[in-house]
Amino acid sequence: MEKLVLIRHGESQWNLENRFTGWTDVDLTDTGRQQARNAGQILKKNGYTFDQGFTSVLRRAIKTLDYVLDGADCLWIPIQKSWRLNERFYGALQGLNKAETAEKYGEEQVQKWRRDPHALPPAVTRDDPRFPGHDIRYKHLTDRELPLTENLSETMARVMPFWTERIVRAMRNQQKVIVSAHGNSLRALVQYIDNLSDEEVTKLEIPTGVPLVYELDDNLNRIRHYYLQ
Ligand SMILES: O=C(O)[C@@H](CO)OP(=O)(O)O
Repeated sequence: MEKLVLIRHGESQWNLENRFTGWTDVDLTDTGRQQARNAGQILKKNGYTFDQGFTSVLRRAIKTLDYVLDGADCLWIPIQKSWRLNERFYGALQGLNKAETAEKYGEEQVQKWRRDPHALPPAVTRDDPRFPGHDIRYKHLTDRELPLTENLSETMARVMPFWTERIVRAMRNQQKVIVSAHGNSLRALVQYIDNLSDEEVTKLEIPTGVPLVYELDDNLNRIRHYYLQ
């Protein structure tokens, strides 16, 4: 049996301010840092160790992984960072307050943008400072890979190659793996691992900073999953 640990980053500044975040590189709050430290201690208390860590290229996930691994006494392990684990790119919604946006466009529309796997939020234009083409960390991405907006199924499409080529490969090489990522990139992964319908995934909420453990059989099919609290 393999164990895979997924963790959504601890509370970020824009989680706290209730703003659409996406690829905006906001930091953790004090609460978020504490959540990540607690997660590391819980993992250690339950005897977890790791051989390989994966994270997005966003500081809230990178720092969360760092705090978690420090707490779990595994700070030395190799880490692979990839834009493919980034949060869903929220287009022109990035930076807006979620409650104000709901007042302006209606609760139903905003809920659709947030949770309908096929709904596309309004796009940014290429001259918008939020367009990732202006950010050096994405300079190796092709034009097609640089998003103007993204729905959950597109997020899933760019997460999956990383899952198969890196994460699954590491697990097949008997490595104990931890993945630090985001509400929607993890939602996409969980939809795949748990084979959830689009309907089921709209109801899925993953809390910040709590380790989500998957027990997988030798073919990496899910046996069960649970949160370590
Ligand atoms: O703002 C975001 O990037 C995400 C995660 O915080 O929000 P939502 O829950 O709306 O997908």
